[in-house]
Amino acid sequence: MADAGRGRTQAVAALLVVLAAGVLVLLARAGPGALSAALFASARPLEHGSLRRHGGPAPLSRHGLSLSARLFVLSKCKTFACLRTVNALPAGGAKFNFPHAMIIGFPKCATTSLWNYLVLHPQGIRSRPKEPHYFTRCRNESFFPLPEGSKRWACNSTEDYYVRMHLSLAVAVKTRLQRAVIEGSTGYAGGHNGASVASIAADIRRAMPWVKLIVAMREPISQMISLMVHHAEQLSRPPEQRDYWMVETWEDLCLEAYIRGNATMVECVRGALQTRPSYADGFSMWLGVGWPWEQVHPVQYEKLVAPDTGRRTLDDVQRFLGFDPKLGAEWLPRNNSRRDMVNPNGWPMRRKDMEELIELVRPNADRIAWELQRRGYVTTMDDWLQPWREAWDRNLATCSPKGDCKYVLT
Ligand SMILES: Nc1ncnc2c1ncn2[C@@H]1O[C@H](COP(=O)(O)OS(=O)(=O)O)[C@@H](OP(=O)(O)O)[C@H]1O
Repeated sequence: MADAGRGRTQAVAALLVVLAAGVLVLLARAGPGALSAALFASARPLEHGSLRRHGGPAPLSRHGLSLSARLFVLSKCKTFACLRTVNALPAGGAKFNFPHAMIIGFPKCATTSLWNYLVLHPQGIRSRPKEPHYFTRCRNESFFPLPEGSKRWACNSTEDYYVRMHLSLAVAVKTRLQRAVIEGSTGYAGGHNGASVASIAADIRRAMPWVKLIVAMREPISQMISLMVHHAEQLSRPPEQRDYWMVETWEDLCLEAYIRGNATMVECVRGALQTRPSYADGFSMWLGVGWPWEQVHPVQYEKLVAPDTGRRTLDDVQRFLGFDPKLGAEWLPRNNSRRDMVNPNGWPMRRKDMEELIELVRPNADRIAWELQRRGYVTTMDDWLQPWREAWDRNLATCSPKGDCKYVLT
């Protein structure tokens, strides 16, 4: 008898869940306002700006109905509007929002290794691919003039495809939001192919304002040499054999000359450092369009990859995401490495060129350190600047009396 009674109760509960979910879907289609007004007027929606710095969304209700309803509506989502509706529902035991986080940049700062580390974590889920670049390719096609003959970066994804496929929606639902989807389009933090940082930052904020943002930064000259080497590698291939993301910009004209032996790496790096937004520009732009600093986590590449500080840096990232650091792997992998293939002993350059590059990046390095200190990410500016200053001093110390030096990347 007791079993029969329990069975009846479960059947009624299941029926209620289906009915409630059906109503939710109908209301979700009518718009987020209708949904929250009709069903959850008394429940406090997740406040995107007030997500706790070291946790996921606070569970607002332990009631299984909330989670089932949330998952049901999420499983039907094809648009950002629908995701916003889902994220305004009571969490009901969901540990993570959908999607949960993005590594937005900067390129060449071990983002592939970090992304792999996080998506291989028992609480992580990979986007497919690591860098969907939806918000640069599909929403910010600017009319920035490109060199003659170069093709534009085609948008190959619909909103539906991005939400469901690139963001691995079905996997997230299957894990009952106990695991977190992380994507890693590293062109977002600093803009890409004419898509401005401000427009990317504003677009993502409009679409998914709850997302947590990870921003990795590396000593700027090393980062830019690493990036130019990668682009030069692409440009040395016939166009049809280049990776999908490689669309030529003005910057690449210098690299083409470099490949032909008509320009130096220093010239190309100098040009790119002068024209690309600095870390400080990018960072301020993201905060400037309204991203609350609690949702932004800066990571210094040099601290991430160093044996003595790496573990602590990884733990901080995991805590920021609401991951359990005890479940994370011991070490960061080393992916996407090229430094041992091209000039492993350092890039030859004249002392005056090295000094000029350092003086070019120093004010921006100071600015980002000041910004990070001001917002409480680091205790003092020196905490942030020390590894970069050490790299500059180390490289200047390689110069011979005749002024021939080597720049070894961090
Ligand atoms: N664990 C570890 N230790 C030391 N260095 C590491 C590690 N993981 C990645 N890297 C270096 O990071 C560079 C690649 O960065 P990204 O993956 O962000 O590049 S990309 O923008 O996604 O193409 C690339 O730098 P370069 O080799 O100088 O090009 C990698 O060597």
